[in-house]
Amino acid sequence: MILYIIVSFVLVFNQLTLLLILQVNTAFVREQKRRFETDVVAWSKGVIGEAEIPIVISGPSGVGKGTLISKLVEEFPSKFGFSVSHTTRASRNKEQNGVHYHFTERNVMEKDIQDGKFLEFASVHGNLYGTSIEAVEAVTDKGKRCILDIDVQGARSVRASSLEAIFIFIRPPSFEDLEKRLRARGTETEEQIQKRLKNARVELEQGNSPGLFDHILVNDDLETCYKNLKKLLGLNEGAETIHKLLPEFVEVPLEHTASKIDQKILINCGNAEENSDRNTFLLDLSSTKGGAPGRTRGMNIHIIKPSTNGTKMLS
Ligand SMILES: Nc1nc2c(ncn2[C@@H]2O[C@H](COP(=O)(O)OP(=O)(O)O)[C@@H](O)[C@H]2O)c(=O)[nH]1
Ligand SMILES: Nc1ncnc2c1ncn2[C@@H]1O[C@H](COP(=O)(O)OP(=O)(O)O)[C@@H](O)[C@H]1O
Repeated sequence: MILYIIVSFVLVFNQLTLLLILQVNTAFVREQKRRFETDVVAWSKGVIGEAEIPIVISGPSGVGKGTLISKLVEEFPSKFGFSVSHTTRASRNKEQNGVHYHFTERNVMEKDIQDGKFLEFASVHGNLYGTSIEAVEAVTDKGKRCILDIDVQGARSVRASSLEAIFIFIRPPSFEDLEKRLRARGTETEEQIQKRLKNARVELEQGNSPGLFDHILVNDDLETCYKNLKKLLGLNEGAETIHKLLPEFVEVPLEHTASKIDQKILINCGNAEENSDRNTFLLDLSSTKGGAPGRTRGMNIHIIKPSTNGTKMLS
């Protein structure tokens, strides 16, 4: 049986192993199935894109995540973009639909989660929040570095997924300061403040979970914290830069043929006569990892290089 894998910006390799980010059974994949009238198994639309890897920012409610992210996006509008989450919570006074959040009904969001549209989601303070694949793509498609403001559960899910990211946890100088900021913001009822403070204790503890966050910043003085954040992201001259850069990209043309043998899919791109050393790829389906069907997933892909005697060698 012939299977087609449509690969637009095909991804990432670490030495000779490529990591393919796939959408499986998403609306887009289903549309391609109809269009090609064939068995399209997956679509890679560059969740990572050509931008630098996303930045995940977590921390308790009121710590200043939103404030720091806004400063970053305002100062560097062409460099950073905000991943607009979906939420079932009511919008606050100054919040705009599609800018701060996509405000949505629970049943609609649950259906979208089932349909595989979300990279991660979590129930936070009694509401559903989630990052759609599209929200990240909307930023990376513009060549910008994506910033996700998500809770610790969401950070954990992204860590467990195949999406590479930098994880930063923001801490308040003290619990009292956190409470003061939350109250001064004036956006929650007393009941909601109490819920957020209770959850903040848990989040502050989880922020120390080994291996979860790459960096912890204390937001005491806002300007100092912002300066440290920029330093961390390599935005100051001579500053420490993050070494976790995107691996090199490989492009696979849209025109190609594919065949499947057991758990392996062979993609032939271009003319074999050309003896190009990157015209055949082998996708190892048995290596698929990450989330439920429909979620962004990772898979190993190998390049098959022609050797000098004309045979092909797996690398
Ligand atoms: N997992 C997850 N958490 C999110 C997402 N969007 C926002 N959050 C988190 O949900 C929590 C509540 O956010 P929000 O209602 O805006 O209140 P705030 O933190 O008090 O400003 C925060 O910890 C956010 O980081 C998302 O897409 N996924
Ligand atoms: N370093 C800081 N010192 C004092 N107030 C701050 C600081 N950082 C943020 N704030 C204020 O605290 C409140 C909560 O900040 P916000 O960015 O909404 O937090 P989060 O997005 O983490 O819930 C806002 O009113 C903001 O202006």
